[in-house]
Amino acid sequence: MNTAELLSSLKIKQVFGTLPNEITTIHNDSREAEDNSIFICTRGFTVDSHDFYQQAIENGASLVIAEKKLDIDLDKAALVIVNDTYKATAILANRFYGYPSTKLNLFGVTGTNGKTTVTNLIHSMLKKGGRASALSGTIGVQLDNKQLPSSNTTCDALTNQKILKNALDQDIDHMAMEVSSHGLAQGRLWGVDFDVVTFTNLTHDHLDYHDTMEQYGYAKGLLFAQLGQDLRKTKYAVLNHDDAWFDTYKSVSAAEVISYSLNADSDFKAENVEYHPDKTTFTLLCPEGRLDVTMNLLGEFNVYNALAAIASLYAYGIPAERLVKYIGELPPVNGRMEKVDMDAPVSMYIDYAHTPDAIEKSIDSVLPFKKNRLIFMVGTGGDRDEYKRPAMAEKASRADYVILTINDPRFEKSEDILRDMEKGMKHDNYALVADRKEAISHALQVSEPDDILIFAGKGQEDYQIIEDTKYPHSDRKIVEEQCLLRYSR
Ligand SMILES: CC(=O)N[C@H]1[C@@H](OP(=O)(O)OP(=O)(O)OC[C@H]2O[C@@H](n3ccc(=O)[nH]c3=O)[C@H](O)[C@@H]2O)O[C@H](CO)[C@@H](O)[C@@H]1O[C@H](C)C(=O)N[C@@H](C)C(=O)N[C@H](CCC(=O)O)C(=O)O
Ligand SMILES: Nc1ncnc2c1ncn2[C@@H]1O[C@H](COP(=O)(O)OP(=O)(O)OP(=O)(O)O)[C@@H](O)[C@H]1O
Repeated sequence: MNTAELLSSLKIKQVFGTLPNEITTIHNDSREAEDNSIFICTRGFTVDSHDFYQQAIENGASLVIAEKKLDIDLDKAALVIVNDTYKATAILANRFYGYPSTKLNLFGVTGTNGKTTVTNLIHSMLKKGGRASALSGTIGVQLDNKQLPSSNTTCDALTNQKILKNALDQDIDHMAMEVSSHGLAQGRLWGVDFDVVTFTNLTHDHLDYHDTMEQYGYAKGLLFAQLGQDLRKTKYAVLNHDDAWFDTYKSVSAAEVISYSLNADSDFKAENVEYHPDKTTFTLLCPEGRLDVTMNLLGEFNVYNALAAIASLYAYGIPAERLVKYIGELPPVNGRMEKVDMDAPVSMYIDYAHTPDAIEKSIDSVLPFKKNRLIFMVGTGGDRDEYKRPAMAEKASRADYVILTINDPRFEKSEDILRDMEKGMKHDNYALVADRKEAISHALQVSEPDDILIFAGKGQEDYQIIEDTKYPHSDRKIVEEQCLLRYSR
């Protein structure tokens, strides 16, 4: 692309050296810079990549964008100085890739819990209706049938534009994107033009990063404010009426609001909900009238997620009657209250609950059909929000027997994580088992016929992070193995 044309979108403070005529790629990682590329320096939480411009130039970068004067050999690369390189990244990436988000039907989903589930439901229902759709979030980026890993739930500003352009290049004109509070707070979504944005809920998580619930809530609110002021485009904010942040988010968005609820009068409401071990049924009250829903997703929290997904797609223009049919045909989302079907006298579920609220909801979802005990195993990670640990155990205490374990210890001592969680326990029927495989084995060993077992915290994740290395790990595989050992005779 012509460099002068690309840079015309930037408020440049100073230029040193001669700008290259053309650039072929943009990078924010010096290790990935290529011939004729732009390298954008940023001050990160861990490193300041203004220290890495030399490596980028050695890798071929012909233009460096920075916030300060650097000692660059101007025969090798030019230097452009701007006020804020994160903003410059978003502005340049948008222009470089041709503002792809304006050409796609883009759904964004935010909230403490339910983002993966709701984006998956939106994506899968779009596909059921014959539309091409991409998906990005905790599980990675799914473009057509290709699955690309991603290190964040919400990618950085540059990667987002690249993914969106990639989708368009593959004739994919819909995308469902998980939007994290970190992503919003760090401007990873700047310039991403969403059509429908959806809020699931806001409960305790990530206070190591956001400090207070207010700050956390305001970070999430950016998604609704960022729908913009251009009312020529029809955009929608789909909001959970039962959440305390409903009124705030409603007030920050200039776009039309569509509400959903289990309790309040709303555009989409679920009534007569019935919970079963392998399905959920309810009556959907919506602008099209009353519709019967039967779905393979379990628990009240998934009724909320289903309402959120149906309301989002209705806002986009798909009739509710069709959406009800689609949702009935979908399997549960990987690792989200996913039943493990084995020839055993117990019922077993894998769940990704790793916040206090999610634990409460996970437990709630099996109580309606509980016959004997509920055994609940849950872990949390090291070097992350330690404030939520006792609150997680407190919620887990609602189970008859609790096993506290670890998800990803990282560099933290397992005993410290377990001790923090243990402080919240409300009864004595529990065990501390740091090794996750042993914890699963213990749960099965102490189980009796008609018990329900929930293995929470890891969901579908296929690894365990110890120090900074990812080791293969699958709750599901271990549950299946240990279940055979316990019950096959
Ligand atoms: C605290 C935090 O959010 N950190 C994010 C931040 O990292 P950072 O600022 O530390 O980056 P850095 O390592 O200092 O690097 C700064 C720049 O130098 C560059 N660099 C680095 C090394 C080098 O040799 N050369 C070089 O050019 C890097 O490419 C980067 O552009 O920017 C990175 C790029 O966008 C993110 O990957 C990273 O997320 C880390 C991995 C992370 O764990 N974040 C969590 C807290 C997070 O964002 N979680 C949410 C999900 C929350 C939920 O579950 O709801 C998410 O969206 O993932
Ligand atoms: N709407 C909801 N309300 C409360 N809890 C929920 C809701 N949806 C899911 N959960 C719980 O949270 C867990 C994670 O669900 P999901 O992956 O969909 O959320 P998420 O927001 O994407 O989380 P993360 O960003 O951490 O991956 C589920 O396994 C379930 O226990």
